[in-house]
Amino acid sequence: MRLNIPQIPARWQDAHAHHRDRLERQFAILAAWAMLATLLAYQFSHALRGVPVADASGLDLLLRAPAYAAALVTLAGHYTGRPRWSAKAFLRLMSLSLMFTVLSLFLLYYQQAQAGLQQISKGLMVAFFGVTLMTTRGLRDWLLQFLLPLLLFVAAAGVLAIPLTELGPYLFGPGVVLVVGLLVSEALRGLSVQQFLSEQALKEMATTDQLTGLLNRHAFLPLIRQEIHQAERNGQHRFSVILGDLDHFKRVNDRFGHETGDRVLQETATRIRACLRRGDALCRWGGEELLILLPGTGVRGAREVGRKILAALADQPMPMKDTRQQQTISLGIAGYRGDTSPEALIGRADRALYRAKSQGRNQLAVALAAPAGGDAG
Ligand SMILES: Nc1nc2c(ncn2[C@@H]2O[C@H](COP(=O)(O)OP(=O)(O)OP(=O)(O)O)[C@@H](O)[C@H]2O)c(=O)[nH]1
Repeated sequence: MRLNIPQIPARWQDAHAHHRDRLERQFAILAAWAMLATLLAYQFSHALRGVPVADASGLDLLLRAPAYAAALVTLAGHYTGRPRWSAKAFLRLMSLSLMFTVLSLFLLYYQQAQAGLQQISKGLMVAFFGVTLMTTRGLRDWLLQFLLPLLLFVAAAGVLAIPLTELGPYLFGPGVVLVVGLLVSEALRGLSVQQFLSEQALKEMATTDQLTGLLNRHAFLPLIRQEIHQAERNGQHRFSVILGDLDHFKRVNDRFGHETGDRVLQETATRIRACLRRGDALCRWGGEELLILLPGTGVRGAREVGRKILAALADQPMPMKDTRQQQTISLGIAGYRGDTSPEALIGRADRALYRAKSQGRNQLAVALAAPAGGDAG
């Protein structure tokens, strides 16, 4: 069932899965406590509700056991970390066990104590509403959590020779609640998706460069800081940065206009991205400067990546107005050498870049190691 819930763009799927898991986890805890409280209330309120105890031998309690167990397992999973199931699994476990409990109790009461059926039907309403709120993932969830248990219920009624027409009046109210609950559940899901999309759009605006779609400085510096921390903890950890600056880019703007310059920047970003691995990060550091982080890669590897980038630009001219022109880049490479801050490391890459520029451009230069007490380019 869908109420025009917006689609999640492919690039946000992972983030959305994480967001949904967090929400479902919170909801599972709330649902587990609510289920436990409701079960206990129904367990001990027969006299108050005028419902006769269906089975003195304890079958009644046995049928409630799965729902109690599911709520307790969910709470244990949350408070002790065991079992480590996903929130989706806990929610499914709770809703299926609750459906089993209420439907089998319904059959038991029908067979043994018909007088209490109106009250049991109210219990069904509460349970159906609770379960609809737990079906947070649309149609497939709904089929699994309602249709399957209801089919089993119909089959069980058949085996026990209970005519469904007699059960109808007691199931009408719960059926209505089921539909209302589904609408509420879908509306809540829609709200949660909307909230995720607007938060994500804000986050993306704050962390990415609008022209190229690359990370901006603000988002990039923490990534380098993280690598430095990792290298400080683990002496074996290597990583490098490459600072790139387009050659004679001012001429492109002057000759072909700013719009063409913008497109060249976008094309450059795309070509460089294609030279990198999935875990590498690329950032627009400034106007026509790009900064690359290569985790797990020493200077030798960074040189190779640098050569690939030089070729990716120089070997294939870029469209500029009605012509195609060669656009080259110069690169400064710095491997981590005990630098204590991102700025120190980038400073070394910047001085290497300066050398690459002064040696004729369209080439790379590697930064020297930082001498003790300072850093050299
Ligand atoms: N189109 C466009 N141009 C930009 C952008 N950001 C910076 N620039 C231009 O990049 C050019 C940088 O010029 P310079 O710093 O003189 O360097 P260069 O011409 O690339 O020469 P070298 O770096 O010495 O090879 C300037 O013309 C800026 O206007 C942008 O977002 N779009």
